[in-house]
This record gives sequence, structure tokens and C-alpha cells, in this order.
Amino acid sequence: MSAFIEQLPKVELHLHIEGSLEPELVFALARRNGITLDYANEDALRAAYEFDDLQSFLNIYYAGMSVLQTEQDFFDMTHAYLRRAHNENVRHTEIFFDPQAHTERGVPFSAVVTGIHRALEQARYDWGISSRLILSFLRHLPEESAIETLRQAEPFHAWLTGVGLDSSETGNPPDKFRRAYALAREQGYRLVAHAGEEGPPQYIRDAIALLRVERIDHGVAAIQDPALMAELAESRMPLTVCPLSNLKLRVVNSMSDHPMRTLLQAGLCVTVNSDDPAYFGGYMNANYMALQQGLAMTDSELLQLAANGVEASWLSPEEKALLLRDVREHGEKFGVYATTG
Ligand SMILES: Nc1ncnc2[nH]cnc12
Ligand SMILES: [Zn+2]
Repeated sequence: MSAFIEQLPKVELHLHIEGSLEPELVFALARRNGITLDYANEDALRAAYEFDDLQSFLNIYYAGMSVLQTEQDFFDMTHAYLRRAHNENVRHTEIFFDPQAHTERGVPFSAVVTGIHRALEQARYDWGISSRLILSFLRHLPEESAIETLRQAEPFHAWLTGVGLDSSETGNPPDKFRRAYALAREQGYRLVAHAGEEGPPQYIRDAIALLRVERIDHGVAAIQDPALMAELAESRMPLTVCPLSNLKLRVVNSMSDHPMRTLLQAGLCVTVNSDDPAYFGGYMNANYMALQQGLAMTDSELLQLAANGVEASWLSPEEKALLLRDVREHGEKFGVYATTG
């Protein structure tokens, strides 16, 4: 592992907290909650992490999170992620959670959000990691369910910065959630959505035009549409790209085919993120390393990606300036300067 990547101050903007649940914790929580799993042990579960596409991953992802029952379970999962993030010099993280995947199983919304929030507060206190929490709607469910989830979130609005949209993309276009997003916007939430992971470039356009998002999660399908790429570059609309996720879900055939460098060189505000690190083979450092090894990205390009992460974050302008200074100073220490911007 390169010291440049290890010591680089990093921002993570696309992380599903349920996707940070490592097999060891899945089994520990199953034991604690008296749940019997379909897998004999941690290794057997890990061996099932071979995916053909997004849906084959989502099936295992939802099964894995069924061990989460109590507020303490949500705390423990979030705390474990934050410890890893801290160890990888992640300074700021914006975390998705999927409340419907838990409330549908009878887990109260309050237990989910309180456990996660408590861990975020503790990490801020213990390790100085700042964070934001993003409530993500499941797009395979009806819009009414998303709107009901927004209602359940009302008492916890102070802990929630934004709303997002994840799960099965194909056949569930942004248009389906127009009313839910309009409501969230009225209530003061910031808006993001997964678009252009497996879905077409038109979903990226629609997320921007119909849902009025300020960031696109994934967005790698933009590579198929030069006019869209030019618009995204011009507006500096951030894309929260997840390299190892794209590889494991076969969005790209190999890391050397990944569009990250082309998007970066075209002036888009692309960022590096881990998506579901327990399932896709690594956290933030591993994602930077995949770009370094698979695309031969230079330290200068990696520095620019880290700076883009700060730019795309929901930190205040003052906090961004401080963190950007740390990123630049890290580069100077290694004699490295950002490529663009
Ligand atoms: N990569 C991904 N795409 C869509 N939904 C998800 N939920 C968790 N990870 C996801
Ligand atoms: Zn995602």
C-alpha cells in the first residue's frame, strides 16, 4: 500500500452503512439476536460474494442486514465502519442508510437512526471525523413508501442532512420519485440520487432535471454521452464514483476499462468512494489503490480526486478550506500537485 494513499486526507461521500457489515459482525449479531443464517460460517458467507450484476448483490445485501434488530446493532455496525475510516485517514464521511429495509422487517425507524447517530457523534468526539447522514429511499418500492418514510423521519430531521435513492435502478427511473423529492426539498433536505450505475445516461439527466439533485451517485454511464459529460463538467455536478463496486458488479469488465480518468480529464468533479466495502473488497484506500494499479493513475490525479471529494461534500465553506489545505499540504510533502482545478 502506498504511503501517499494511506496518508492522503480523504472524504467519503457514497457509503451505504449496511454495506459495511462484515461477515464477522453479521455472525456476531445473528448470535446475539438468536437468528440462524443460511451460511455455516463467515468464510461460507464471504464465498457467496460473487456477483453478476447489481440485483445479485442486492439480494445478499438485504439478507445480510436482516441481523440488525436493535439500536445497539446499528451503533455497533456504524462504529466499526468509522473505526476503519479513521484508520484510513478519512476525515469526513456522508453516509447512506436504507430505513425501509429495516422498518419493513418491523424494526422501528427510531432504533435505526438513533443507533447510527450515536456512533457518528462518538466518532466526532473520539476521532474528529465529521459526518452527514443521508436517508435513502429504496427505488424498487412504491413512491408512497418513500413518502411514508419521510413522514417517519420528521422527528429526526435535525440528524438528517439529505435524501438519496438506491436499490434496483433499471426499470425504476428518477421520474417515479418526483413527488417524494419535491416534498423532501420543501422540508429542507439536500438531494442526491443513484443514477447511471446500470441505468442509462438519461437517468442522470432526469435525476438532475426532475428530482433536482445536487450530486449524482455513480454516474459512470455519463461516459456514453459526450454532450452530458460536457454539461456535467461545465456545472461541476459531482459524481460519487465507486471503482471497486463497478468492478464487482460488472459495470466495467476490468479496472483498466474504468472511465475514471476520462471523466477526470474532461473536467468532471469525480470523487472516490467505497459504496459497500464489506462486499466489494475494500474501503477507501483499496479504492484509491485500484485506480493506481488498474488505471496507472498518478499521485497527482489521486490528489485531484481527493480535492474533488472536499469540493463535493456538504461541509461549510470554512471547513472545506481547512480540509483542502490539508490535502494540498499532503501533496506538497510528496512533491505532488493536483492535475486540474
Ligand atoms: N451500488 C448500489 N447501487 C444501488 N443500490 C445500492 N444499495 C447499496 N449499494 C447499492
Ligand atoms: Zn451506492
